[in-house]
Amino acid sequence: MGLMTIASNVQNISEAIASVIKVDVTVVDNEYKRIAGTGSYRERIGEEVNQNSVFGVAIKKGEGFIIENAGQHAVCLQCVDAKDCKEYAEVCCPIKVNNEVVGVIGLIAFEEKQRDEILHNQSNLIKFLNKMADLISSKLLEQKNTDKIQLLVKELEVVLNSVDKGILAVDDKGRILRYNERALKLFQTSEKEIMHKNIKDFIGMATFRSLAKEKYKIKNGEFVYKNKEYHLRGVFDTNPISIDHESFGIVFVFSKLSDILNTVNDITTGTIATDFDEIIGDSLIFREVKLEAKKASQSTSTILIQGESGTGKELFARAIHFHSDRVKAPFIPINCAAIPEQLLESELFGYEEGAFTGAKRGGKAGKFLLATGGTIFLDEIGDMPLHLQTKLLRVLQEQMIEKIGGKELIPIDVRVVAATNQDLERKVLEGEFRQDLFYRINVIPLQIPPLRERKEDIFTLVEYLLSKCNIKLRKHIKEVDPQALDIFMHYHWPGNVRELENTIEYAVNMCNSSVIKKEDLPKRLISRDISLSPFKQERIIPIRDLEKREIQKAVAYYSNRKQNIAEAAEALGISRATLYRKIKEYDIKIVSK
Ligand SMILES: Nc1ncnc2c1ncn2[C@@H]1O[C@H](COP(=O)(O)OP(=O)(O)OP(=O)(O)O)[C@@H](O)[C@H]1O
Repeated sequence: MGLMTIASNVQNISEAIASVIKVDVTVVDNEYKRIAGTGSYRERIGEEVNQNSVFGVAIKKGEGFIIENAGQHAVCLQCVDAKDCKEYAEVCCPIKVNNEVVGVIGLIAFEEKQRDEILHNQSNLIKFLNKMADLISSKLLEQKNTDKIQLLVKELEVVLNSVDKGILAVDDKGRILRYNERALKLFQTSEKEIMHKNIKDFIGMATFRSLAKEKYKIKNGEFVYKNKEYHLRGVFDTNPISIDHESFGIVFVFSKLSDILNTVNDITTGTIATDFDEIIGDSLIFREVKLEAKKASQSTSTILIQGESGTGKELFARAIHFHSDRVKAPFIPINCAAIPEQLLESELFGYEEGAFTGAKRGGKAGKFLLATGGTIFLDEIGDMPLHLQTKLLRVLQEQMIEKIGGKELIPIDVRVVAATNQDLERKVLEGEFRQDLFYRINVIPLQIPPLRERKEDIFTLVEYLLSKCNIKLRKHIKEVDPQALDIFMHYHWPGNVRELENTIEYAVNMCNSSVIKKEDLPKRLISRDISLSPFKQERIIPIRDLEKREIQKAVAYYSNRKQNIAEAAEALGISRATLYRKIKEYDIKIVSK
């Protein structure tokens, strides 16, 4: 960057000097171009100066000169223009920035009187000229710094607008200082409008006040922004802008809740998307359940999956979600039995900041909110404490949740799939599970049959699980021999597919050849006692309970058909009149869709 960039400043300075000391002034830059001049030099601004002239030599050497008798000085003798030179005398001085010569400033006498003036005041003029050279170089530095700041501002703007989050910088009164494009989009506002707003308009007065307590540092603070019809729910982080412990304001970084949820979804469930094809089993009974589940995936009604432990209830829940039009939103599983009772409520519904001692700053979004637009899988629902059952029932009825310590009801859009390996109807009878909640979640019942009731599936399952295990353990076992398969067929599989999966893994570890044999199997499978008493651990179900359950199943299954009762009666093999009588007798609710 050269003197040319501040040419008009340099011209002003030159004219000021000329008017005071009554001699002409000219300035040449380090590319030998005249960039300023007074008197006869004014017309010559822009011309190229001879590199062998006094000014040329001053630039090259970085030294000043005093020419008392123009034409006789050693430098003049080298100059090709010397014979036409009209100058009587001159004083020139280099202009330096950080020791680099950026030009030269000179005073020129064109008459005797001016020459006397220069020679008379020689030392004062040189001092004065040096000061003027410093003034010009500081102007140039100033310009350089201004350009640097402008570049920095531009770079900052580009950086801010490349960030995928809304950013607002505010002063300590909350007035907006800076924003990025994403913030305008997020809050659906314009450049003009946002500069008249205050951060309190976005996060609320109370939150802004509490920031001072937190020393302007908050992580994942929650906010709800409402402007006419527009509602935005999200979280924000803050960072103070401070220099030497003095605060100049705060930077807010905003994210939309649904964007965060999508990221959570991509990370947590994206990799374990489950397809119905991954649920292995060709038996008639199993094919029917898969068909029911596929149909159920297209609806938004609540599903209750019942089946013994290890039958694949979670697998079904996942497949239902990933087969539904909610596939792009999260699948959020929560095991109601694995979470301590006191924590389950906050895990499900979240809490507001300060709701209880130890509550996280900024509060917490519960699983229901995290599942927005997607599916929540309430595993082991039979273990949910009664007081939470009441709250869950309200949530399902009103489609709203209220956080612990919260004042507002938040609308939710979540599909509920529940599962249990307990006999929920029995729990209802025993008063351990709310009947109304049971009906509410049992809109579409799915009963996953235990493995011992579909033994023909063992062949395909063994093949599938063996190849899965070979990949996991880097083995190449080809098959299970007939004798070992026979043992599988006679075992009662209390742990269902999970137990079969573990058995295969055990055998693959033990096997020394390419075929799994009887000796490779766990001892418990070979023990005759257990294998000969397949139903030893099964509970006997009263006929009335069985009948009620099958009627409920049939009524729910055909609930979205026009001829629902007629079709349910036909499937059950009883007349419509008998079905009506039984529905009344067992107090079964008919929900038509
Ligand atoms: N039909 C199936 N095809 C392939 N794998 C299956 C099948 N059923 C279950 N599995 C596998 O068995 C294991 C247990 O399945 P899952 O966790 O879905 O069972 P669950 O019924 O939810 O069990 P629990 O009641 O104990 O929670 C998983 O590794 C699952 O992949």
